[in-house]
Amino acid sequence: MPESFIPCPIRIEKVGKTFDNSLQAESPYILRGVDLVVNTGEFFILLGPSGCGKSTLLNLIAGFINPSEGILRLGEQKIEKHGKERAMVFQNAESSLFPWLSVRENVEFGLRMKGIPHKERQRISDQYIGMVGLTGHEHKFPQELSGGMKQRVQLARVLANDPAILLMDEPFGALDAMTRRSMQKELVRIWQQTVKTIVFVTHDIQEALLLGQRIGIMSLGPNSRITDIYDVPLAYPRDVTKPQFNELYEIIEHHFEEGA
Ligand SMILES: Nc1ncnc2c1ncn2[C@@H]1O[C@H](COP(=O)(O)OP(=O)(O)OP(=O)(O)O)[C@@H](O)[C@H]1O
Repeated sequence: MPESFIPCPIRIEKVGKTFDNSLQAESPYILRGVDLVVNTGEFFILLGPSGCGKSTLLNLIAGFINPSEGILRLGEQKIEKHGKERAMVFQNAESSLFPWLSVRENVEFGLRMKGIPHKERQRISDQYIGMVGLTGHEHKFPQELSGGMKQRVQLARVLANDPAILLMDEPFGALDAMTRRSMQKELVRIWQQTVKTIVFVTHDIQEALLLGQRIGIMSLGPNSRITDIYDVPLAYPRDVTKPQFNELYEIIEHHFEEGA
């Protein structure tokens, strides 16, 4: 973790975002009036229908884009640009890996950029390659890996840089059901081991309930905002066959059916 960064909550205050400055549309705002505090070390889910602005909100937290109104902060510090303490994990691992570098070289890329010596780089990459279950595949290149393995490399590379905050944009959306389930389990294990703050975007209620401590529900746009927050008071690892899991599933499903 960057030495200068002290873990702190993410605060989103009355945030609005428009990409349309012509003001011709009825409401050009994708997001409007978004209020949220994500606590330090929390696993928070943003759940909402396709196109409601989940990725836009994640990009605002990342500092890749700026809000049109309102403020985002890390602790007291205004978020105005991207910082190393926040790392994004994208759905498409393919585009985030360097095809000419091996698994180990991909994982070590950020460490090399920081000037970390060879031996230390190898120790860190061994640790994270092991954590995501890719030991033995260090010398392979991305084109020799399955989709799930590529996603694991992306995760190991992000984790090797030790960011305090992981921003995950439907990272398992393109995986088959079995790989997805094993990655979800691994992510919970990694989060429990490394105590990071995670903001995870999904439109899958089951995934939200398997992973999150709290689930923020976003309304359909325009003017999308977080309308409700559900606590998920279930122990990890979560079991989809448990009645409490299904009760919560039904409550959230009902929420969307009602168009709330
Ligand atoms: N850079 C941009 N310029 C213009 N419009 C944009 C831009 N980025 C996003 N949008 C629009 O903002 C809206 C919300 O997009 P966003 O990708 O944030 O939604 P989402 O909830 O993540 O969708 P999905 O679940 O389908 O990935 C969409 O209408 C999209 O077209």
